[in-house]
Amino acid sequence: MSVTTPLRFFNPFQPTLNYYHLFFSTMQNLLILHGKSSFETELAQSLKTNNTIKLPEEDAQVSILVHSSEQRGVQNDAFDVDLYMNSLTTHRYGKFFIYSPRLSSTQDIVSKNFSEIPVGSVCVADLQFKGRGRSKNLWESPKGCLLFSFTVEMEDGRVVPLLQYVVCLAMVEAIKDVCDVKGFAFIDVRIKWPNDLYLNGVKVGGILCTSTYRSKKFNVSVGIGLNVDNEMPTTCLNKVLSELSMMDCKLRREEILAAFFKRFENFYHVFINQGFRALEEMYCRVWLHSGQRVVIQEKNNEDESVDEVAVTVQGLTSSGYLLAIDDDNQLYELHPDGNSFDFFKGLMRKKLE
Ligand SMILES: O=C(O)CCCC[C@@H]1SC[C@@H]2NC(=O)N[C@@H]21
Repeated sequence: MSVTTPLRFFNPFQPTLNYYHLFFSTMQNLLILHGKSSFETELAQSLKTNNTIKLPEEDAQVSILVHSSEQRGVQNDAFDVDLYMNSLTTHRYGKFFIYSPRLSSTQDIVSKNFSEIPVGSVCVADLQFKGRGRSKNLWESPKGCLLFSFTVEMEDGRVVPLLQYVVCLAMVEAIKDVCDVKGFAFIDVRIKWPNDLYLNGVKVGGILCTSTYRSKKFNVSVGIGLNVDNEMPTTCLNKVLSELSMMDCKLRREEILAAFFKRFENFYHVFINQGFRALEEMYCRVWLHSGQRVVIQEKNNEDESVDEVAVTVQGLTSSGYLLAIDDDNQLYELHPDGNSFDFFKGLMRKKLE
């Protein structure tokens, strides 16, 4: 259960205290509001003044403050908000920014405050202690990962399930963009349907979309966890990059996030105006499944035996499921059975006309 807790405000500029000592020693328990433009900065100030931001119970100790240019100096591995803001070039997404060094879950922060913050607002944390994964799993959220959630408002419920594909695509393209701009080697991040990001056969990122329906709109909170710089226990973007390069090159979370919003804003516009079909070819170019053979297990109702049927993945259907064809050219829509952790392990097929 989550409850709304009253906020405590913290003034890091109290004259009797050493600013840096106070600021950094309490840094862990802060939630800092930032704006790209004066509109968002004024909003941040008013949210703080009016005690509007709601915190999950687990974050009751967190104090809220509004970013000011005097707060200089980024601690060790903390997210560099100035670098992010200077890299951000969007019109809407990512401009209202909430940052915390340590939080329960960015997803809970944006979901709880959906109506108070502008569409496209983002919350980033360096660490989460109650990160949420799909299917109620806990999402490990250690140092070095890009952990963020942002808000999207949608009108047409039929296309809400497709949003996760737009998000995956935007992240894959954003990583490529940053590599291109910096002259880094190409790292081949791919989409594992429906919403995982894989690099060299290992999951490096996951996407979670949660939504509520209010005032004829779908309030969608999109959460992404991407392992940029933590080699444990498997791999991360920077490990693979370093294996491919002679020089010392590292992707920064701040630059990936700014590039992500640039891509997302553009793809989302296409998606809403032309439909997912307009992005599908691009999506299928970076997913892992074109031509993949999938074996479907079907129970025979008469004798309870299990038949295995092989089909080949072709793309996506209009409702966003896998489109597959069998050896007799019959088309099918493949649905996950909802029980298996790996979507490809528990697929069911539905004949298409
Ligand atoms: O299960 C998955 O693969 C999706 C995981 C999504 C994790 C991210 S991390 C940032 C955001 N905050 C959360 O609590 N979850 C999402």
